[in-house]
Amino acid sequence: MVMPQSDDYPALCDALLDTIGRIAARHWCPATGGNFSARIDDQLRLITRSGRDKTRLSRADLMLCDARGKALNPADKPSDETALHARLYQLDSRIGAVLHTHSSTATVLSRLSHGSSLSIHGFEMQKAIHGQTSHLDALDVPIFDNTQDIDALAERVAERWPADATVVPALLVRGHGLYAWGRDLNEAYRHVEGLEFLFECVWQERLATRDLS
Ligand SMILES: CSC[C@@H](O)[C@@H](O)C(=O)COP(=O)(O)O
Ligand SMILES: [Zn+2]
Repeated sequence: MVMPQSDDYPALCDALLDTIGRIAARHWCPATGGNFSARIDDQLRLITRSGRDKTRLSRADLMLCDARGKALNPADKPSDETALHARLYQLDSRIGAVLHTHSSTATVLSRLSHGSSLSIHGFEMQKAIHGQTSHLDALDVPIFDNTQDIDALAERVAERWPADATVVPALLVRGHGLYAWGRDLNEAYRHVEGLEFLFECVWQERLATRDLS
């Protein structure tokens, strides 16, 4: 049997590279930080290789994993955080893309937020996030403590996953960055952009009011 290759999916490769390029242009994945994936079908995931400079990727920097996050070709090294991507796709079959960024604002805000979520309210931009219909509602982004044990992190995310359909399509890893997802790459990108905007607003507001807690 011929093993599938990422090159077998040129349109999806190019769409993922375009999305990463837009994110990199916003300086949300410096110094190789960040990882990015898309669901191909029930079995296959397209994901960034580990340690690559996300500002200058080509098709050769993408590879295939199975649904458990195992490289199809054992010689390939997927992102160190593949297990979390794999778990998210498993938790919700509607997720089509997962994007992970390392903006300075998300990093600092998550460190200063000592609770288990960051509550955002009062901003019109909340409606950029799937399921949000009003600035009057609270958008609670879950926060997880950082760890180098990504399997354990994925487990904690699964444990907190709500049984109903009210999942905010994002989470923060403290002192690390943002994971956001969507039904396709465009929606996932909109979630990243909307949330990064909201984080910036919350941070600016805290600075202006000198409320850094
Ligand atoms: C350069 S620090 C960032 C990494 O430790 C990690 O968090 C990250 O986002 C990128 O890892 P990668 O293995 O390239 O997908
Ligand atoms: Zn990371």
